[in-house]
Amino acid sequence: MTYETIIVETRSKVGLVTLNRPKALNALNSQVLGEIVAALQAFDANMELGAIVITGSEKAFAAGADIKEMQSKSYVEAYLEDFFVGWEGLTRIRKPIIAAVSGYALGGGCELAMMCDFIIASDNAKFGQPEITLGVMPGMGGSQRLTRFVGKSKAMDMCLTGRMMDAAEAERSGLVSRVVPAADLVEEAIKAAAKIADFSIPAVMMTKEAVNRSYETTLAEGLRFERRVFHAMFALDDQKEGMAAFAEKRPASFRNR
Ligand SMILES: CC(C)(O)CC(=O)SCCNC(=O)CCNC(=O)[C@H](O)C(C)(C)COP(=O)(O)OP(=O)(O)OC[C@H]1O[C@@H](n2cnc3c(N)ncnc32)[C@H](O)[C@@H]1OP(=O)(O)O
Repeated sequence: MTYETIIVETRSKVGLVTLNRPKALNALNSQVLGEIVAALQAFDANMELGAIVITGSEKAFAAGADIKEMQSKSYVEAYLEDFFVGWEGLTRIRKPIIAAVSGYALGGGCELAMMCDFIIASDNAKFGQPEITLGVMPGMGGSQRLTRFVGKSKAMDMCLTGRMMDAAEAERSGLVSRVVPAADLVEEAIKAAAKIADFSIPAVMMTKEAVNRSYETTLAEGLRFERRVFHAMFALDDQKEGMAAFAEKRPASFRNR
């Protein structure tokens, strides 16, 4: 597949997607959506790769959905094409995805970052859901995911006033896992992804599935799911290898089996 709006690379065991619409601050149109999902599906199917990083430019991770593409849509068009449903493809990726966010992550940009498994931000990152300033509301998950990340009060504040949150506030609020200097962002994210990719891929995928389950079910159901998956891991060669390596005081060598 040829990509026009993103750059797709692999670094050792890590798949890297860089949004590449600099003139539009990486605004997310339907072509970007199609290309991102296709690239992620290809990474997911490639057993040489264990984790994925999505990033943008220093100025903008993504300044939102493409306002110029959507401004003239009618209700019936938006409804019939189930506008934005394609992003659900990203949430079906089974390998971990890290969002490496520098600059603006606004509207759909913030929502894209939140669809990833965790966010590493540069110290110049700015997060926001400014849709209210355009006469609409978040439509790619912001009203739901932001609330789960930062709680009702802050999510209401962000969605109703449209104000931006800087990297320090985003880290304090639990939206991002760590903040690093802008110049180191992509390398730090790749380092984190490479660390994950060195573990057992099935164990990593099952762990991602279990953590995500906590957002979708009751505590009792989630705990039952965790225990069942934990038991299932004893069928992995990698569980035998990981525990034997610990007992024998040597590094583990996982075979993803
Ligand atoms: C998914 C949903 C449903 O949740 C909805 C959304 O995501 S709606 C979009 C939400 N995002 C925004 O409202 C942010 C819009 N952008 C801005 O406010 C500003 O561009 C900025 C504050 C991020 C940066 O400002 P500045 O440095 O002054 O750059 P600009 O000159 O404004 O922008 C440069 C260039 O990029 C185009 N641009 C920026 N954002 C978008 C966008 N979301 N969609 C389409 N195009 C965008 C902007 O129009 C400029 O292009 P030109 O006019 O120079 O061709």
